[in-house]
Amino acid sequence: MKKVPSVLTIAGTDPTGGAGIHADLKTFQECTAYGMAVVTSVVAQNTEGVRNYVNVSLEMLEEQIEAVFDDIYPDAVKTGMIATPEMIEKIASLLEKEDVPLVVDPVMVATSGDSLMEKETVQLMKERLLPLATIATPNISEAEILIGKSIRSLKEAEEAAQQIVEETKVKATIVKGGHLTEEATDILYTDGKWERFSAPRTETKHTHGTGCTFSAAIAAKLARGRSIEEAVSESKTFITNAIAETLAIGKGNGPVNHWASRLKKSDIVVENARQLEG
Ligand SMILES: Nc1ncnc2c1ncn2[C@@H]1O[C@H](COP(=O)(O)OP(=O)(O)O)[C@@H](O)[C@H]1O
Ligand SMILES: Cc1ncc(COP(=O)(O)O)c(N)n1
Repeated sequence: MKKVPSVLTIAGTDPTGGAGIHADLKTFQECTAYGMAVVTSVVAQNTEGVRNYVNVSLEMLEEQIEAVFDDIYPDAVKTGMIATPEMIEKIASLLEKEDVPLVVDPVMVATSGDSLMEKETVQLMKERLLPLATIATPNISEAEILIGKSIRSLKEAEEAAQQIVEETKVKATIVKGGHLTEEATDILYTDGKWERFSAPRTETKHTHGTGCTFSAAIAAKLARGRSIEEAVSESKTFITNAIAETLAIGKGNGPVNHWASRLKKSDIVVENARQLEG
């Protein structure tokens, strides 16, 4: 019998369903992978912002992760919101015993600007979690915090991606270009070379959960056996469609449309603008 690819997210919640484990599970489903979820923090948030959160205990975090691995061994794992250094240490100590592709989305601040991580967590993420990971997916402000420098151009974003790989030993890093250019351009660095992934930018305020969705798609694609470059390229198309085909719901920054790729199969061609040899 053919094995079903399964993928696990270890992340926080969003009761309005646009970000966190909810966005991840919707994305896994759309990418035809069996989705599983371990909750790190229960977050009271909506499209307007984060109101409060509580972290699950370290014991409960461990028991959830063990319950998954003892039963359905995932083909890929992604991490999202991890609020404290102790939670990073617990997750790293469990995942370092496993052999599984790992996507680390270094969630620090929500789209609304609210912080989802204690300051001291960053250092431990660099020291303990990123060395175990296949790919890190910081946006510009997360990359700036990881390297301790500001990023004002695509060239600097390239340098940042390389620095994160070299400093932390993560296999690959994609720095999401944010608003550096007219197009939505992301920079991947792996195996000593850069690759740019560009797609048309949609003018919209409805970008709640874009980072969660993009990293979840990469994890699902890795679970399905894609290479890092293939996973990123296909996920870029997925997120571009999900943002373009807006749902326009919620009073604030609304969620993306996770089923958009079903409607728009290959309407949008993601252009690999160029490849730089390192
Ligand atoms: N308005 C937009 N239109 C098209 N693509 C976008 C838009 N905003 C973000 N993206 C893309 O969505 C993905 C996830 O981005 P996100 O994590 O929100 O980072 P950023 O802070 O760079 O927007 C990236 O591939 C990014 O380039
Ligand atoms: C639980 C949780 N995790 C992550 C985000 C960030 O969301 P975004 O993808 O918009 O950066 C969020 N708002 N809530």
